[in-house]
Amino acid sequence: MSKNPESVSLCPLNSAADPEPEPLCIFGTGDMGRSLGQRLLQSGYRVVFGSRTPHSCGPLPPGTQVMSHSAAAQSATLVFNCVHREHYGFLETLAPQLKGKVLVDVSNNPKRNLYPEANAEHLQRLVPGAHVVKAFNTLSAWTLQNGPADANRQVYLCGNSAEAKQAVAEIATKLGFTVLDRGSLSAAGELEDFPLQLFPEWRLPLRVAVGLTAFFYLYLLTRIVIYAYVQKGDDISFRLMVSLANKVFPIVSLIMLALCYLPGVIAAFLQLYRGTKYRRFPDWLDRWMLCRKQLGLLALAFAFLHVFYTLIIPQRYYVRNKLTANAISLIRENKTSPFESTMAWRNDSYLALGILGFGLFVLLGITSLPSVSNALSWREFNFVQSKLGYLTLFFCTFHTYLYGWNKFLRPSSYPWYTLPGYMLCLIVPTVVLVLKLLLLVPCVDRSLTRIRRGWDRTDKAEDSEKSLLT
Ligand SMILES: NC(=O)C1=CN([C@@H]2O[C@H](COP(=O)(O)OP(=O)(O)OC[C@H]3O[C@@H](n4cnc5c(N)ncnc54)[C@H](OP(=O)(O)O)[C@@H]3O)[C@@H](O)[C@H]2O)C=CC1
Ligand SMILES: [Cu+2]
Repeated sequence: MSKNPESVSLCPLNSAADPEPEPLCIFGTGDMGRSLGQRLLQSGYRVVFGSRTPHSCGPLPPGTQVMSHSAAAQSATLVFNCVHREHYGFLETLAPQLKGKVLVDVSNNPKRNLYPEANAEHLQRLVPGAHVVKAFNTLSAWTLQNGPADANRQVYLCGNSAEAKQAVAEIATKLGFTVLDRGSLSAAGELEDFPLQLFPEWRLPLRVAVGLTAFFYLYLLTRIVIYAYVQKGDDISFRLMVSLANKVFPIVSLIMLALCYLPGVIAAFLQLYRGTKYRRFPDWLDRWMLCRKQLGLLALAFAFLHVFYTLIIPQRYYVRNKLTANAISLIRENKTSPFESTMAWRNDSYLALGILGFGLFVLLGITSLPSVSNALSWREFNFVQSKLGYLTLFFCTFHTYLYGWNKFLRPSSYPWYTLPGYMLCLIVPTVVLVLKLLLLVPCVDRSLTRIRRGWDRTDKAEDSEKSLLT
């Protein structure tokens, strides 16, 4: 019984049209096979398992049948192959039963480049008469059992037969997944690599974060703790835990936030320099632009650490001890602590800017969540991520400038080779803000708008084409 996939009746049991619709077949009664079977059953499909040992394959979801591979293949027009690639050999002998049927390959490999060709292409070669579709391999057996969760809602599929893909897509949709068609079976290798990727778009931002953290921690350790020990013999190693950490976190956060906006301004200047937007950016800039969201989210994580570490300052033994000692010494010397209005302004201002910057930063983080950004129009998203983003950078940068303002004015208070960390961290954000200001100069802004709207193409034919379109 070999039918064309387009004639397949794959509707679930509860569809009134057919009281006894054709079952779906699953080869393999392992974790994936069982989970898929259970999910299909819950969605109203009839399920038949094909197994090497139909009489002793352990408990299966109630309501399913189990039989030999060949009998199971005969009873269905769509077969899920939930067997590891090493065992595909038995399918060759089933070629007559699988002819003209849809064969879904769900397999993955433990490593990349293990085989010269993708599993699904290998399967197609073994059973040339079947319509192989690669699908469901990016889901775990666990996800199938528990139903689609927010981030795990997508089923990628590819295959050479449009009808076969359509049949699989219908099933995936009924199971509650969104289907993403990745084209012909030659894309199978790419789909099989998906589950092996470990946060690919986070790799560069994470390296930047670790590199900056290590550099600034070592730098401040040398400048503050080791320097104090060598110069004055003071042991202030306790500062490693909170003081140093609470210098490194804001520094890394600010630099990473600036690095998130720097590629955008570089791209704008490149377009201005080239006078066109129709030329590709260099690869390094493309890669950098693509990981801006991750840079921003890591910067936000460091900002959170800075906030928590700052909130515990009053509870620190070192701080309480210093305050008490100071008060006692003033009493002993019969002195009062004069109120400095400038100091109060500085203190309040940098705290206020810090709070405003952090508040906007959290807003940026929230709007980068897919569920929130999907609810925004492109213009709204752009307004938050670009305009409010630069405002956040501005607040955070000036929070840092105000924090060290009296030291900026007295460079003699530190030797040149031990610049405070906050001075080093201000270089990148200041550059970004100055470049952004330059881009806002009216004539520069006008030129950039012309380039971005594609008006730089002076070709007459194109101009007339454009005037027809607008
Ligand atoms: N587990 C998971 O979360 C996921 C698994 N996958 C893919 O699904 C496939 C199955 O994985 P999983 O269920 O975890 O593996 P299991 O080892 O749990 O199950 C594999 C099944 O294959 C059958 N089998 C084993 N050896 C042979 C053989 N020599 N010839 C024929 N059939 C054999 C067995 O069924 P029987 O004894 O009934 O014949 C066995 O239960 C793999 O390709 C995997 O990459 C994909 C995504 C997620
Ligand atoms: Cu701060």
